[in-house]
Amino acid sequence: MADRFDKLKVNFIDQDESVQVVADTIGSSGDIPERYVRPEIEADHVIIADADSYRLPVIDMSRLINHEFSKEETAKLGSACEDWGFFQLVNHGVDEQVLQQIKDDITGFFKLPLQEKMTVAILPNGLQGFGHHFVFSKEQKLDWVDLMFLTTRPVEERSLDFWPINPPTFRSTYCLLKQAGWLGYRASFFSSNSLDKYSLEIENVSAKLFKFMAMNLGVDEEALLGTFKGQPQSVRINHYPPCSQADKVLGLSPHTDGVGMTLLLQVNDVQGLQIRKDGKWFAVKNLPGALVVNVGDVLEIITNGKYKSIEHRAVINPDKERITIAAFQSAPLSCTIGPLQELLMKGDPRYRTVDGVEFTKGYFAAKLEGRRYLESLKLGVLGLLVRGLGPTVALQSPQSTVEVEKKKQWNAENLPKTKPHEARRRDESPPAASLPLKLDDEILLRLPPRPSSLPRASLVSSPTPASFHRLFRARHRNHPLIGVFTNEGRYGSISFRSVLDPPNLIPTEALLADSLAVIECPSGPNGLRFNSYQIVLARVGGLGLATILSCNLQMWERKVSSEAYNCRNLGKAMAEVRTIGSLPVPNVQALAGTCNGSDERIPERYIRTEATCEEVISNYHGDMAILIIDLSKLLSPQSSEEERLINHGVPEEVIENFRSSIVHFFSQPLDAKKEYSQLPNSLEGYGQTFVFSEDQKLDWGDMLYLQVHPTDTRDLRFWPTYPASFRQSLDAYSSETKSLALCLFKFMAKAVDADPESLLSIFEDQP
Ligand SMILES: O=C(O)CCC(=O)C(=O)O
Ligand SMILES: [Fe+2]
Repeated sequence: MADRFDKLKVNFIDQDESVQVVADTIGSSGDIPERYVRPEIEADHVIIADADSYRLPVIDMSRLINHEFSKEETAKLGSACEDWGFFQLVNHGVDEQVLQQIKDDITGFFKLPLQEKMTVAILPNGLQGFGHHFVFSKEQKLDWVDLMFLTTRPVEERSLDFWPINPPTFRSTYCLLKQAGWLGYRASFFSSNSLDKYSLEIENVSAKLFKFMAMNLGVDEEALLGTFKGQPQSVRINHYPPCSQADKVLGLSPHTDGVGMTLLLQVNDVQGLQIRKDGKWFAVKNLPGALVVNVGDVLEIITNGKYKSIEHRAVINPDKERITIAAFQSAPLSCTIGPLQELLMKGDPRYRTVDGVEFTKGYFAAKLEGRRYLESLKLGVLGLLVRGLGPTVALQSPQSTVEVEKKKQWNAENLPKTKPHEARRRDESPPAASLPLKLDDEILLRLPPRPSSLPRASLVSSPTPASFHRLFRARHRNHPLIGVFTNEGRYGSISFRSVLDPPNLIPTEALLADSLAVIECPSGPNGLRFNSYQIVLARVGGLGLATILSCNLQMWERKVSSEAYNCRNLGKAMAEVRTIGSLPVPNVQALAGTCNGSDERIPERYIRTEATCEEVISNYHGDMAILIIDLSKLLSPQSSEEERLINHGVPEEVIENFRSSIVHFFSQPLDAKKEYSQLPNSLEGYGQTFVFSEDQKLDWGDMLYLQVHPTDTRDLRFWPTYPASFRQSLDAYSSETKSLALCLFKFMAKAVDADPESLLSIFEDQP
């Protein structure tokens, strides 16, 4: 099943090297591989937590929940989140046995031979499992840590393939239950084990904290829990092997957590967490039995900056391994992340509002680089620097008129003169409300058409209008070739080989997932030629460009199937298609309710002047009748000139079941259907597909769009569970109609005198 991270397309490259193995190999020789050496840490001043002014606040859960002390402790909680963004939580109530079991299991897992740990290794471009995160290039400095990352809640989103089966108490299993009496061994029962139990305890603790935080903020008690609906949770289990030259390496680079709140359990009593306060690194002293809690980026945004998401990092001990479990309480990908309305009564929003998918993608793209992504979401003076394009320009939000004037002046002096209609287009379009920072197309156009432009371009990543693609082509003419695709990949898949040198060299794995959407023109048996700049555009432009490129994707898929590439990436390609998404539009059902048949109240976007002047013939007869084809006759050996199609062979019952499921689904109240709403940048779900621009005319219909084949590309989040028969009936209906379509393809090929299998080879395994 697709998990919540499928949509994120994080292009980590494989780092197969286990830090534990590196540590064992170098022993005390001190020959640390260059990639782990971090000269920057020597210069950092670290304060050790003895001075009173630097003692991390301690919050006592037993006081929070005790009427007598609750008010006082809640205020303390609030100050901790405002002043520090971190606190130690004592008396949190997590069961001692659960804590001990998870500690034992995790310690046991990291003691296993590497080979065994690798059975749950993170897959290429994946996130869950054992391995490393945030490795984007072969040159990048590496953290001294092996980690295991798992989605833990909601339970149905777990990918158990990545949950170690050793130690056996780690994951939930079915057990045989010996029953007394004549029944002997009875059916299995479900036993939840250490990680499951721990994750539930943490969910409970965080739910309580969110409530007290809401009280402290003066908003509805449920307001934060509402944003963190369903309390999605994942854990990153960090194993930091000792390093004889600990002061040369970093366990975890400085970062903020891109989540609501993190609860950190120190599995063994080795210190290593440091937080940045007042520009200095401050070492957090372990407090026995406490959980270290910190505010994440999402909570900072939701509280409009009142609570702080603070940079932190992990350092290494020279003699002892260190193990921690960070449990991340996140917001669902389907939610909107922005300052709480209730808080805005007291002031302007200080952050722009983004959806969960955009937020999480942006967080990963910013590569653990401190607060960079969070800062980019701030409204007001942002000072994004674009270098190498003439003078350094600090681009400001539209509110600042002085800066707008400065920008205009700079544009006038430095940018190519545009044609009047282009200038008009730009002037007319108001600044997007949710996008305070809109770089003019021209600036992006001036970037050299090289992959190394990417980092700069990604700084201003925002939906780019389709016209940009045209302008880009006009300016740069041919896209430079940056590499070829071959079928010699490590995983039996298509692999990319760069033909450029650094800094334009793009590592194979880093490119693969993105590139699926942008391949053009096959050439020769060995490879597909690949026009590079489209990748840059796809990354810069997002929605608009990905849309244009969808036809190329189809071309590629055809190529793949007809040349029988061993393509394990088809599923990924489909996931790519999903990112070619529609813009959100209101539900027509809701509009229909408010319009009451009165033309004036129908929004302009739905009014189609062309519809009224076209002639429509409603009575078919004679030549105009739609032909009826009888499949049973086509299939019979005597068949020949028949032109009727009935008796298609799809069982009545299958059709009826599906029909009735659909009727039931659509007859639900709008809110129930909205549970399955399309996510931004996605096609699937309840809503309208193929809406690519704000001014496009809209269809008067709500639809439910689902990917049904191949079955492993199904995203069940969008498959209704009401009526209960829905999923099963769609499954049955889709497999019947698929067989029917394949059968028709055969006859169609025959009808044009082609080999009957020729169309099948294109469509057989196709979506
Ligand atoms: O292990 C630690 O001390 C810090 C872990 C952490 O910050 C994280 O996993 O996000
Ligand atoms: Fe962290």
